[in-house]
Amino acid sequence: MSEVRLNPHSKAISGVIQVPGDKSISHRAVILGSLAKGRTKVTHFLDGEDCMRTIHAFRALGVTIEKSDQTVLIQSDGFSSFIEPKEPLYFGNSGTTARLMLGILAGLPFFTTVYGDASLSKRPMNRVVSPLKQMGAYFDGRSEGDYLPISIRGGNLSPIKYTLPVKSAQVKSAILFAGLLTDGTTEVIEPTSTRDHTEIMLQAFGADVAKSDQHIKVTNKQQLTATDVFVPGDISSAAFFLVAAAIVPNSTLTLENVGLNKTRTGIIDVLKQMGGSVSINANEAIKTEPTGDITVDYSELTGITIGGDIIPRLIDELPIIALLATQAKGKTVIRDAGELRLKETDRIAAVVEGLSNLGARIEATEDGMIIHGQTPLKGGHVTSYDDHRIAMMAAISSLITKEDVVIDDTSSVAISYPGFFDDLNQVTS
Ligand SMILES: O=C(O)C1=C[C@@H](OP(=O)(O)O)[C@@H](O)[C@H](O)C1
Ligand SMILES: C=C(OP(=O)(O)O)C(=O)O
Repeated sequence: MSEVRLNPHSKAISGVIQVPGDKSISHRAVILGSLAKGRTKVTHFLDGEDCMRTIHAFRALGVTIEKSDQTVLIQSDGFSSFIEPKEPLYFGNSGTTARLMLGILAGLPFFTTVYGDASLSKRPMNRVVSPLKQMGAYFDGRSEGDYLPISIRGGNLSPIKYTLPVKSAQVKSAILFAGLLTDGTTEVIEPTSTRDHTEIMLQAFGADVAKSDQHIKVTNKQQLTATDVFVPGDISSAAFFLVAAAIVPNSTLTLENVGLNKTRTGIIDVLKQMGGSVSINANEAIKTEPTGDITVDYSELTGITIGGDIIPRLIDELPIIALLATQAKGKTVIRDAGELRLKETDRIAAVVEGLSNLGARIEATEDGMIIHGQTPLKGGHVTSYDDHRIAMMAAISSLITKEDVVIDDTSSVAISYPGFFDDLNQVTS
């Protein structure tokens, strides 16, 4: 672990960058490419640590997966040919791998043990374990299966009709994947929309999936059809640079080929509502997941209230939105975001501590934060708590501070954005 010291930049940023592939879509491409029979080629795959965990899990289940930079080739005989893993599966820091793989392992007639790093071992799993138990899988783990390590004895699942008690795409996806491995139709009802990449990709792979209002039904299908997947740029990674351009005077920045699925674009709505200058050039060529180029210019911003149904559409962007809010005039209130306390670290506590150290006027609430702007930031120390989104938020803050920003450790950026510092250098040079 080594400290990183970033000098203040205090000049406009500009240029054109392409952010890495979407993390959520990359995970799902490996999952569906492995469940399907045949050869799936994934391009612009996120070459980050979390997605590698999902690749390793399927290799352990007997799937042949080759990876070269951002291209992944999956050769599978379909899920009926999976083998029982010989060793426990390690999911590292990845909540998405853990929750989605629990759904799949619940449907396979094997005994598996799964575990993760210190952060993942503190994140609740009962949100997926409980419905999967109702479907007939056996689980054991710390706190009756709420925390990793968890052991699963799967197979012989029954379909379920389940209303999500938490606004979570990971829970929805785990149940839909388990539903694929049952005889019958599984229905998930989500009172608030969450990212729908699973539904979109299930359809692309030929699954029998139907969605009306907030009801999603998946019917078992013996064979999915392998299909190639192009992964758009990750809007959650783009968010760091969108905010950078919005808060550094005289900046203008274009991010190319970013995923614009409306279940993910809450950050764009927030920038616009605050008075930001954002323009979008949609790319018509790619049909399954909408993509486009986003240009952001510096502008005067005003604080707003962020809460309710928009929260799942920007949940991972809230740390960088908090930095944005320090540069908006007036008060920004973030509420209904208690889920932030259950991420890689307690992101409400980590953001409030980090930005306070830099001189922001910010306070924590039970389910969010209140930020009083507009506050010049002085600089100081930020502890990332090994959370990639906190480390990148702190790095972006150094573009507007008067003095150095010192981050305890930035190695976590490799989880979702391995080239983050290269792109930061590019837009600042
Ligand atoms: O399904 C996914 O790929 C994800 C869903 C979200 O988590 P929740 O489902 O816990 O809200 C998000 O925070 C995470 O980064 C990725
Ligand atoms: C919460 C995140 O990911 P995961 O849940 O997959 O660890 C994230 O990437 O911000």
